[in-house]
Amino acid sequence: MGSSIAAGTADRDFVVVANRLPVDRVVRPDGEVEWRRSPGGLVTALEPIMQSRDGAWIGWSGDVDHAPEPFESDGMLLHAVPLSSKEVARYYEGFSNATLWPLYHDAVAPPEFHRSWWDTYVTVNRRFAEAAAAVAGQNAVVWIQDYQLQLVPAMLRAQRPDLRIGFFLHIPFPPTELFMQLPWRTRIVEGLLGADLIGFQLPGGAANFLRLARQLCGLQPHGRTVEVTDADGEPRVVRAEAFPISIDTKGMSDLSASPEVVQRAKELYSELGEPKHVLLGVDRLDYTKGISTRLQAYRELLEDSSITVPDTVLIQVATPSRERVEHYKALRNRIELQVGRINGDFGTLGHPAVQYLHQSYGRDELCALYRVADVMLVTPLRDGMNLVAKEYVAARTDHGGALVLSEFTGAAAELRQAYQVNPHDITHLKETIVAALNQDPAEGARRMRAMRRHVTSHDVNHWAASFLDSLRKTNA
Ligand SMILES: Nc1ncnc2c1ncn2[C@@H]1O[C@H](COP(=O)(O)OP(=O)(O)O)[C@@H](O)[C@H]1O
Ligand SMILES: O=P(O)(O)OC[C@H]1O[C@H](O[C@H]2O[C@H](CO)[C@@H](O)[C@H](O)[C@H]2O)[C@H](O)[C@@H](O)[C@@H]1O
Repeated sequence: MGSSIAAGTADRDFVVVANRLPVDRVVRPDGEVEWRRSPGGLVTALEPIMQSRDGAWIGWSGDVDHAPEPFESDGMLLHAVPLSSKEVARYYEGFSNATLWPLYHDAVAPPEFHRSWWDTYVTVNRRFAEAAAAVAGQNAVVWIQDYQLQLVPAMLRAQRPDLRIGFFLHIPFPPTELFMQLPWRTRIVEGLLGADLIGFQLPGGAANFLRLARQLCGLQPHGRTVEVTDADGEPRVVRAEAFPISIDTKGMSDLSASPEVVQRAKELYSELGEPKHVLLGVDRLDYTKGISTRLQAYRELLEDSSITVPDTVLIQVATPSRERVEHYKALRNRIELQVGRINGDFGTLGHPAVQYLHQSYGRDELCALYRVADVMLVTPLRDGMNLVAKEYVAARTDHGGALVLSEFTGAAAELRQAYQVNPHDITHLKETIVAALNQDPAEGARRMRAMRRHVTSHDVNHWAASFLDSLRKTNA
C-alpha cells in the first residue's frame, strides 16, 4: 500500500507523525462523512504551532483498507496513512499492543514475540517515514510520537538529513533487563537514535535508554547526550531527556467551573441517590490500569464493613480499548465477573455497589463525574503518565476531593500531595482509600491546592514548548 501525497504539500515547516490522526470519522445521518477533531490535549497544545507554522499531521485514520486524500482542517494538513486489515492485526494489535505495550509496562502481561509482526512493524514504520519525508519542507521540524513509530526517526533521517527530528515516548521506557528480551532490541535503539531529541515521561526512561545505547550500540553517553555518526560520516548529538506530558489545565478548569457542568454534577449526585461517599475510576479497559486490584480492595472494604451500600458507591468508567487483542478480551471478562460478583454480594435494590460503565463520554460529562467524586482512584500497575489524575486535579476548582494515586504512574513524580500507594499492596490500598474518604477537609484542600498549582504551571503548552525549545537547541 502506498500513501498518496497531494501535489504541493511537500512544504510544511512543522510535521507531527503519530499513530492516529487527531480526528474521528463520523458518518452523519444523511450518509455524509465528516471528520471531527478528537479532544486530546496533544492537538490542543500543538494547534497554535500548527497554525502559525503551516503544520501537517500524519497518522492512521482508524479505518481499514481506506484512507482519505490529504485535507486541511483547522489550519493544518491532515495526511492519512493507509493500513490494510493484515497490517492493523500485525503492526497495531500485534507488535505495538501485544509485544511492545506489555514489555514496556513491566511485562505485567506476557509479551508475545512474532517475526511476522516485526516485519509488518518495519513496513508500516517505513510508510510513515516516507509520508513525513514527502510532506516536510526543507529544514522542517518533525515530531514523531510514541512506541508504534520507533523506527521512523532513523528511516526519516536516511531520506531527509536536512530535517530536525524529535521523538516523544508516551509510555515508560523499560529497564535494560526487560528490554533485552526483545529480539529486535538493537534495531529499536538504532531507530530512535535517528532523532536529535528523544523525550521520555521520566528521567528514569532517559537513563534506561542511554544505558542501552552503550550496551547495544557501543556508544559513550555524556550526561544526557550521546554522539552518533551518520551515514555521511558526520557526527551528530542525540539528547535523551524527560518532558512529563500534561493537560490543557485551563480548559479543564474553565469547563469544570461552567454553570452547565456544575449543574450536571448536582444532577449526577442526585441520580446516584445522594450517597455519603462517591469513589471514581476512569480508565481505558487495560490490564496496566490496575482495575482488578482496585475492585479487590473495594470488595474487601465492603466485606469488613469499613464502607457500606448505599452510603458508598464506586463508579468505574472502563473505556473500550484494543478489543481484538487477546489480553484485553480476557481482562474485560475478568473485570465484568468481578463487578457482577460485588454487586450480587453487596448491592441492594436500586443501589449497586459498583456503577460500571463500558462507554466513552464527552469532556463535560467526565468533568461532572470528577466534580462528584470524593475520592478518585488512579491505581495503575504501571503507566507512562496518567492524564486522568491531572484532569481530576484540574477539575477540582472547589479544592474538594482526594486523589489516590499509584506510585507507578508518571504523574506520581509530580503530584506529590496525592495519597500515594503501591497498588500491589492491597492492605495499604484499603487503608489509603479509607484515609482519603475520611480526610480532614482543610487538609484535603491544602493538598488539592498544591497539586492545582503544579498542573497550572506545568500544563500541556509548557510540555510542548519545553520539548520544542530543547529540540531547537540540539545540534543548532
Ligand atoms: N470513557 C471515556 N470517555 C471519554 N474520554 C475518556 C474516557 N476514559 C478516559 N478518557 C480520556 O482518555 C485520556 C486517558 O489518558 P491517560 O489517563 O493518560 O491514559 P491512556 O492514554 O493510557 O488511556 C484522558 O484524557 C481521559 O479523560
Ligand atoms: O490509540 P489507542 O491504542 O486507543 O490507545 C490510546 C493511547 O494510549 C496510550 O497513552 C499514553 O499516553 C498518555 C499521554 O502521554 C499517557 O498519559 C499514558 O500514561 C500513556 O499510556 C498510548 O501511549 C497512546 O499512543 C495511545 O494513543
